[in-house]
Amino acid sequence: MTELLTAAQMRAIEQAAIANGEVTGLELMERAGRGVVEAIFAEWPELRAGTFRAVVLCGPGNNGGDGFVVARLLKEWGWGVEVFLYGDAEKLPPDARVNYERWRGMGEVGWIRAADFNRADVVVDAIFGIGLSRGFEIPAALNHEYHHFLRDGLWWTGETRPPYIVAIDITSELDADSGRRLETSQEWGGEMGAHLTVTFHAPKVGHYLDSAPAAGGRLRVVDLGIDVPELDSWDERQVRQRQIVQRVERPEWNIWGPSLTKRNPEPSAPAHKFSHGHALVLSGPPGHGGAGRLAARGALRIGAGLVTVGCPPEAVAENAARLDAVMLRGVADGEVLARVLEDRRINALCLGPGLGMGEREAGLVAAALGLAECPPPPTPPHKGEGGRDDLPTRGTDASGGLPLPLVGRGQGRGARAVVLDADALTMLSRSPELFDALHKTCVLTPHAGEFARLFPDIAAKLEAPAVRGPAYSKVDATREAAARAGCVVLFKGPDTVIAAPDGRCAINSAHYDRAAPWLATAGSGDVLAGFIAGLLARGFAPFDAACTAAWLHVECARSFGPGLIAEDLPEELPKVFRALGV
Ligand SMILES: NC(=O)C1=CN([C@@H]2O[C@H](COP(=O)(O)OP(=O)(O)OC[C@H]3O[C@@H](n4cnc5c(N)ncnc54)[C@H](O)[C@@H]3O)[C@@H](O)[C@H]2O)[C@@H](O)CC1
Ligand SMILES: Nc1ncnc2c1ncn2[C@@H]1O[C@H](COP(=O)(O)OP(=O)(O)O)[C@@H](O)[C@H]1O
Ligand SMILES: [K+]
Repeated sequence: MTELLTAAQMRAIEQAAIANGEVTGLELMERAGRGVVEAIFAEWPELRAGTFRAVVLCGPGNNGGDGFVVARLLKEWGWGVEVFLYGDAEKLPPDARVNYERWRGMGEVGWIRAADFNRADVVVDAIFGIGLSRGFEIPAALNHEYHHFLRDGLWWTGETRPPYIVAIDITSELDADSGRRLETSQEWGGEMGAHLTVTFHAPKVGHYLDSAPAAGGRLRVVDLGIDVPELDSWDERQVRQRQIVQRVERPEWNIWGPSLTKRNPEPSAPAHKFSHGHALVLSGPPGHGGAGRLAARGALRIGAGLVTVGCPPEAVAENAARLDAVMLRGVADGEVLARVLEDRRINALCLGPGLGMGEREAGLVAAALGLAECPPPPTPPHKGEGGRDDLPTRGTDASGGLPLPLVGRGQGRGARAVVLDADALTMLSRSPELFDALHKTCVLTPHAGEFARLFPDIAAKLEAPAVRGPAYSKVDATREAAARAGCVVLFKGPDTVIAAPDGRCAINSAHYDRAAPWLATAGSGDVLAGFIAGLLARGFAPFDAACTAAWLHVECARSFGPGLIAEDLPEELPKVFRALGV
């Protein structure tokens, strides 16, 4: 996984490199500017040959300093370059000042309000980078023009094609930690943005959150040649793991941990379906079973050895008509579920999709969280009486398989791995008793609405206007929620954030080259809940299950393409697995 940095972490890395004599600030600025020019040519190779015109907008700090370097290098390449400054040249920090002076030896610096983009081929936004600490008033003309360029030149009245906009480090209006626009009292509601963002050393957390991905166009990272010392102590690595935000990427196979490849966990014993876990998806009343069936299909396709849907007895007929490889049993209420869970081979549960929110369902959540006592075994039915509502009605789970250890070992008998989604989340938000029963092998998968119901005070912080940087971010909110819930929280969206109570955090991005807006389709969240449950059944730890499932979910959407409906997601998994070499 790639580490994403906050502005403070980036500064610390830069300052350490300067302090140990590895490089000077001026040299870093030169590398940054050169990297931007190379990125422009890599992005638009047609700009390499010929003479073009650039307008460079520089700000009052080192981001502006990078802009002066870019201006100089493009001019040396033979381009026509105009530079405009936002701020006071006398107050530029030392390295930026040196580059300002170097540029002044080659050309003028205008006042930013005089910037004219007509006939510009490239506009460079070097106004603010990771140093933006409050909103700034974008000069109205600039604001207006930007708006036009970013809408593919609609209403563009210039003489040539509208310019490409390149943001240095980040679009200047955005906070690098949260990806949010820092607000001003400015009334005109236009927004800055870019076709290409060029950042340094590593992507920043904010590049993947909120407004930043849509504003920033494509993202390129320039290596500044800074060595970050390896941490050799285990303790240091643990601390770092809890501070850093990772970007979820292609899963790496760990030969010791559980893997997507179905292999024998016990080399001495032959593998069988129970070696790969048994997921139970609790579903809702007749007419509402689709969501549970989608989750179950997802859990099975992702590799759980067995998957059972547990529905109210009156919904068995409907589900039986729709399920084949997925098994089915009636689960009338929490007591019955507690009895079903006496089977220790059922090692992962999924509750929420299409579940309903009545008394039965609250009882199911309580039982799943280990709150319901297991009642004495029921008396066997009299001969000729209808079947018991906790008996399997389809398929078989007679295996002779060995009971699997629970994922949450050492936490008591109730501590199974549990995914709580949709209606189960709403029930948690209404019942402090259920919320308090959450434990570290639970995974909550709220979308924004569910998150706000569960954590209203945290959501309010996230919704409050972002005025100062670093602004409260979706990462902050998800970490806070996970710490409060005592379990993994996966906060959905195109920027899905996954956090564990110990501070570990990752972003599964469906942006940039992984954009898959067609994934926002009814039922896709149900499939995601099933994917997570399936991986938990396989023995993945909750944080890893959530990250891997979210990544595969987007991969399935990308592999299928537009036109996707939720049913397609599990069916796309085999193709995704083949491409991964699973
Ligand atoms: N730290 C690094 O890793 C490197 C940084 N470089 C560049 O340096 C940039 C960071 O430079 P700075 O720390 O100088 O920060 P910026 O250039 O982003 O901002 C300049 C200063 O403006 C002030 N400011 C913030 N918001 C303002 C507002 N709304 N109105 C007026 N003034 C405001 C702040 O004091 C801030 O420090 C990076 O984004 C990058 O472009 C590169 O030169 C090379 C390496
Ligand atoms: N713009 C988007 N691009 C990619 N994925 C998205 C986007 N918007 C939402 N998603 C994903 O789609 C899924 C929707 O889940 P959810 O909101 O629970 O819907 P449902 O309840 O219909 O299943 C989540 O996994 C979410 O991360
Ligand atoms: K910028």
